[in-house]
Amino acid sequence: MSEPVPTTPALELQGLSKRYGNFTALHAVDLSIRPGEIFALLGPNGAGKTTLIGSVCGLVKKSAGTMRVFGKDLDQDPVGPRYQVGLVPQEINFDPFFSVAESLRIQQGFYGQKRDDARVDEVLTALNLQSKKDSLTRALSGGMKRRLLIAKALVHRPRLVFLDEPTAGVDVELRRDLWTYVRKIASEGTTIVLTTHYLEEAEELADRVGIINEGRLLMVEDKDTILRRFGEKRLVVTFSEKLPALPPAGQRFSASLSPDGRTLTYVERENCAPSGELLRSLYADGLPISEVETRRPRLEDVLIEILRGRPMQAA
Ligand SMILES: Nc1ncnc2c1ncn2[C@@H]1O[C@H](COP(=O)(O)OP(=O)(O)OP(=O)(O)O)[C@@H](O)[C@H]1O
Repeated sequence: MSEPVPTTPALELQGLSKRYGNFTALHAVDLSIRPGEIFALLGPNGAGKTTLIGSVCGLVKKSAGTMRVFGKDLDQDPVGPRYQVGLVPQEINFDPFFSVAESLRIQQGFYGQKRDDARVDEVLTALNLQSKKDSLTRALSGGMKRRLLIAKALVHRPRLVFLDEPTAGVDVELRRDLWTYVRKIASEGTTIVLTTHYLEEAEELADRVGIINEGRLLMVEDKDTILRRFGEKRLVVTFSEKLPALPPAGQRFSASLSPDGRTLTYVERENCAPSGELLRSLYADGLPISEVETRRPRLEDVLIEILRGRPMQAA
């Protein structure tokens, strides 16, 4: 069989650094984003996410390093490759005196494209804004403005899209619409880089996750791998009567009993016995079980652990 042909990364950063005066916001970041993937860049406030995105989009002047978009070095051609990029910024940035459709057509022109009303309609429909097509942008509600920001970032059919907290402060419906649309365009080959403080959003969408803190990229990993290796699955068993002590099965599995004797908790880490085995033993011992709850690993817990400095377990 022939070797797979190496694909050009959608985005490749090498040693990307940014200093604001004496403060270093990005410390020599190396990152490669695969074409067609949904990549979530996660980290606390001030970690450097917007600075990284701004550097690629030409809004922030990097201090050092190289950036390539689909193989093209942005130092050699700062304009051409950026036509392939779309950005949904955190802040609303459109002219309030244009209508929704006009502001999308202006965006097409800005990216050197011919007027394409069919594309404008397609994006407006996908983001549920069709009924506001002729409204002035200043007459939109906050959530609609956010929908328009997303439409603006996508109307020129970018191959690489940055979504910088796209659903901050928006309702559940838009969040769901956006997730559906993001999945659709990713399945058609668009590369997505997402930052979000809603870790549920990253959990839902991302193929891979990068964790950044204080300007340093701490980890890049497949989402499923990170959840499996880092996350904890928990079994919580509630008893209808108080237990005087941790039952023998609980002891064998190193579970813990709450001080009131009514709740047993088992943390199932990788390579530990499955929680189902413990549950079977508890039933077999005839314990008065009234409720059983399992909690799957969450990205939120993983992020907290990594930011606290817990090393990742070996595969
Ligand atoms: N123009 C600027 N001048 C000075 N410092 C800046 C400037 N822009 C950003 N910073 C600093 O750089 C650091 C990274 O900021 P950045 O906005 O990239 O973080 P972020 O990860 O996007 O945070 P958030 O999740 O809050 O949006 C912060 O400490 C911020 O105060």
